[in-house]
Amino acid sequence: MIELEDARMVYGANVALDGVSLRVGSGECLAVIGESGSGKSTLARIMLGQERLTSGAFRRDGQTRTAYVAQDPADSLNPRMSVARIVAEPLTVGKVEGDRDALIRSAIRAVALDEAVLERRPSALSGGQQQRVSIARALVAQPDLLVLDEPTSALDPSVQAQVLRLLQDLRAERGLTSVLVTHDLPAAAYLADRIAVLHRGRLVEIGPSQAVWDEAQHPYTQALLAAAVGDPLPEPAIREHACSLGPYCTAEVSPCPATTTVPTLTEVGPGHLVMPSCTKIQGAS
Ligand SMILES: Nc1ncnc2c1ncn2[C@@H]1O[C@H](COP(=O)(O)OP(=O)(O)OP(=O)(O)O)[C@@H](O)[C@H]1O
Repeated sequence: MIELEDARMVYGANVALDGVSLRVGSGECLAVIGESGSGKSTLARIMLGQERLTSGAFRRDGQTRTAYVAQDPADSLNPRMSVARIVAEPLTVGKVEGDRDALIRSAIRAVALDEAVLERRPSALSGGQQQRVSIARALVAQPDLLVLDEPTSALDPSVQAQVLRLLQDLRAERGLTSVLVTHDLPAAAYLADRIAVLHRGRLVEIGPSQAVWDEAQHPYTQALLAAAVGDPLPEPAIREHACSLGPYCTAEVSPCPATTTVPTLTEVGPGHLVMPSCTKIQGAS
C-alpha cells in the first residue's frame, strides 16, 4: 500500500532520512522506532504526503485517505470547539457526504466514549479521553491509512495502557493500515506487526515485532531493548549506544553521567501488555 525506495530527506546540513526502503502492506501496522532525531517524524510527514523527498521514491495507492493522531491531544484539539465540531472537522475538510451526525456518533462510540462528551470542550475531559477524541477524529472519515505519532507518550502510564488496548481493538475490528511512530519499544511490540528501527536517518533493522523483540540483530536495536527491559547493559559498545538513547536517558550532557534512568517493564493486565516504568542503574556511562 505504501512504499519507500531509497528515500533521502535533507534539511540544510541535516540528513533526516538516508537511503530508507520499506513497504507497509494493506491492513498492516508498522511501528517506526528510534531515538529523538532519528527521522521518525520526517518519515511520518512523508507518508502523510505533507513533504516531498529530496531523492528516492515514495509510492502510495492512488486514493489513499490518510489520518493523523498527534502526540499531545492538548495541543491538537482546539480548546474553543466542542468535541462534536472537532470530530466533524475531517468530514468538512474531506467533503464527506452522508449522515454526519451518525458518523460522528459512531466514531465516538468506536473509541469507547459516551456520546455526552460531544457537547463538551476538550478542557472538560481527561488526557486519556482527549486522546480518544483525537482518535475518533482520525477515524471519522474512514481513512485507509492512520499515522500515529507517539500517541500515548503524553499520557499517564495506566491511561497509556488503555489507549494501546483501544488501538489494538480498532486494528482488529477495522483492519486499518497504520504506521506507529514511537520511541516506546514495548508499545511498538504490543501493537505492530512489524518494527522498523531508524538510527540517524538510516533503517538499521526491520522485521516481525516478535522477532525484533526476541532476537534483535543490530546493536542499536539491542541497546533499545536493553533499555526497555531494564537489563544491565553488558557490552561496552552497547552502553555507548544506550547513552545516546535520548528518550530513555536523563543525561543532557556528554559524556553521560554514571547514573542513567532506563525503563523496566511492569505487567499491567492480562496478556502481553507491558508498560515502562523507570529505575536507576549505576555505571551506565
Ligand atoms: N523542518 C526541518 N528543518 C531542519 N531540520 C529538520 C527539520 N525537520 C527535521 N529536521 C532534522 O532532521 C532530523 C530528524 O528529525 P525528526 O523530527 O524526523 O526526528 P524524530 O526521530 O522524529 O525526533 P523526535 O522523536 O525528537 O521527534 C533531526 O536532525 C532534525 O533536526
